[in-house]
Amino acid sequence: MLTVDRLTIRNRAGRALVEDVSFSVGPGDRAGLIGESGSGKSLTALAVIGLLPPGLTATGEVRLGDTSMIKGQEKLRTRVRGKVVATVFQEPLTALDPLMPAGRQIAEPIRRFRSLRGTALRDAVHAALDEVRLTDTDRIARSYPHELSGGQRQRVAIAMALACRPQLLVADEPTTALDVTVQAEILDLLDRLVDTHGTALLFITHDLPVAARVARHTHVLREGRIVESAPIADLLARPAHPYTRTLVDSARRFDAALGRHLS
Ligand SMILES: Nc1ncnc2c1ncn2[C@@H]1O[C@H](COP(=O)(O)OP(=O)(O)OP(=O)(O)O)[C@@H](O)[C@H]1O
Repeated sequence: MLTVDRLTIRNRAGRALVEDVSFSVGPGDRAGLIGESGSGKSLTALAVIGLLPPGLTATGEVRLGDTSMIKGQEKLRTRVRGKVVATVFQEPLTALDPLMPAGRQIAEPIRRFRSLRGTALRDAVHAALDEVRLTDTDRIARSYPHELSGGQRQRVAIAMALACRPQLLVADEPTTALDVTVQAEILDLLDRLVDTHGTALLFITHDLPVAARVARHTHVLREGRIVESAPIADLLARPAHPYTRTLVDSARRFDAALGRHLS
């Protein structure tokens, strides 16, 4: 469904920020993209949805179904966004309009892509809020983003992303800005929702234990290049690249520190 083939992204000076990156995600797959800050994760995500920042150029190919997200017409790419691929980012406030109540924001893509109106639209908005385990859906639907907690905002952003039943969800550090208990709830929620709807997932994070919760086949990105690709269980058990080993070792040290206090 998603094919990224030799993707290279350069800045104005011609420096490669992402270099020769190839991977694919099939229907219902859950791919992980893991790497430290500045390794090119977000630029790869933006290239996948065909929204690279100005001044950056991409070569290679990104295809979502039949549509080229790099070379295709903008009109075709717009049609794909929301309907075929949807996104959840680290900071839900970037996805949400501060001046619009949450309910209206969820209604917008549903109206556009599912052509619902009136009571059917209202019911679909409430069903979307229910699905992300937000209770008191009337109040939440009427609330502006600043009236919601960080966790509630991310649930609204997930509801918006999934309301049109996209085939692929790109989640770029969706839990990084949340505290750990909320983080675990949101990961469980994503896990359940993509399972229920058979949505494919491209899950991007700097955090190996977080990737281990939801991703399957995982690619390790370092300085813009993929240095290792393997099922997450293999990466954890037998990291082949020295950088992956560093990631695994530091996650284990963290675990061991917890273990010392718990034993
Ligand atoms: N709009 C831009 N113009 C020029 N360079 C950019 C732009 N956006 C990102 N970069 C550079 O590209 C590289 C990769 O950035 P990217 O945001 O993809 O990293 P990341 O792995 O997502 O990191 P983080 O987790 O901190 O967001 C970095 O060196 C960054 O400085």
